[in-house]
Amino acid sequence: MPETPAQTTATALWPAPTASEAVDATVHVPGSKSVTNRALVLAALASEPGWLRRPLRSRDTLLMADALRAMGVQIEEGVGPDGTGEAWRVLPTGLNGPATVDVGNAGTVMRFLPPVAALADGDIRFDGDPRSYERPLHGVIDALRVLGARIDDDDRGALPLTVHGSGALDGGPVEIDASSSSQFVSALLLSAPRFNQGVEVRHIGSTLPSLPHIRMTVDMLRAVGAQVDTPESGGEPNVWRVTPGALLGRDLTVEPDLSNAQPFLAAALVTGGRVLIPDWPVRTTQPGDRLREIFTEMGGSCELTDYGLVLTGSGSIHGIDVDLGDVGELTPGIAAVAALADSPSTLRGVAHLRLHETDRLAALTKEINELGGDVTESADGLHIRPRPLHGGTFHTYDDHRMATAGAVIGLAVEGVRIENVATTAKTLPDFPDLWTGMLGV
Ligand SMILES: O=C(O)C1=C[C@@H](OP(=O)(O)O)[C@@H](O)[C@H](O)C1
Ligand SMILES: C=C(OP(=O)(O)O)C(=O)O
Repeated sequence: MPETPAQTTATALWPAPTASEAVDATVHVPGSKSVTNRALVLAALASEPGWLRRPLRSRDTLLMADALRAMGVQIEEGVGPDGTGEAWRVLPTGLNGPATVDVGNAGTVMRFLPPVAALADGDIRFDGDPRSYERPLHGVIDALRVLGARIDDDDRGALPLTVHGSGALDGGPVEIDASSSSQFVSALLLSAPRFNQGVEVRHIGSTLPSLPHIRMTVDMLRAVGAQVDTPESGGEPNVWRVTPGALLGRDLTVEPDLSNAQPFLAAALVTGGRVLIPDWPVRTTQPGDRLREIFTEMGGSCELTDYGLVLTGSGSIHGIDVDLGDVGELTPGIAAVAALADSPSTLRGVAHLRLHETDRLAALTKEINELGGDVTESADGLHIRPRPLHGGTFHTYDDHRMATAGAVIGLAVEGVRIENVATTAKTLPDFPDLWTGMLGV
């Protein structure tokens, strides 16, 4: 019997469907990972209960919820007070150890929670997937030590580690090099209202990736009543200050994950079709909003209507020369579209992707080239010269965005099989069903 996507196991090969005609679909994309995990942390640190509506339910967000629960926070999963859709109630009842936190391979969990643990009373042990041991964490660990925390990390500056929480943290000024991950800055800012002196974070590295994600942190802190000074609000370049103070419990509706909307929008571009993503926010800090501009330059046209974002493909896909430093998590999906374009592309500014779920620059190069492509790595990006591709196995290296990138290529290339499509569970467990639903297969 042929395997259906729902039956696919972690190691099975998922035959990526080719599109026999132009896609015409509406795709409801679940909530943002980055917003859900920030909202959970802020609600756990608040002085009153809060609600999260339409939270993302995926591996990364369930790991975050479980970790906060392990430290004593109550998170009740259910439907909202008006009965519409999923809503989680967060009761910030205490932060206590001893506890063990499984970070999986979630950057948000491994970076946002050690500062929270420093505020807990007791030992909090952090462990995770093998890859989490290799992902940079030194910026958070070193900064927390400067701010008064006691941490045992075998001197590797990485996981596994134990934070010996003492119920409070001094806080104050700290210098960090966040060139390997913006999440170092976000992590320190998110917990800072609860530090005795708040925090002043000064980034001293040469580059700083993913600035929109830092803006998301600042916006969400302000929305729960925190006072934050930023470079954009007249402060010094590369310096963020958070004043100590109580945080409000909020009733927050999570926006759809615009980075997870990417493969579906790419489908409209690749097939010359039309895809509507309902509830696309008019104003957002999510990096995925840049797709409107990037996919327009690559040949699509975008319209933000009362119903959401509509992307219409023209039947042609153009190459692009673009710095993706602000929006690095979009790189695998853009590389997939670029491999199918009518001219070469250069993707720049994303050296830090080598330290993501996998070395994404190496993985994209190898997997697209194995299908007959012509991709070369530069120090900070990719050169992609489109060539006719053929079928084959597309390996994912436990990286959700490799799986969705492979599916985009599979739309136009017969016989692409995705190894471990189940890895999309990190941020989009419904991916195979949403994908076949969009294609009507
Ligand atoms: O703060 C966040 O929610 C994120 C920040 C970015 O991390 P890096 O700055 O490490 O790239 C991004 O790539 C990641 O997917 C989510
Ligand atoms: C880099 C990513 O995730 P993480 O939050 O684990 O860093 C991503 O989702 O593309």
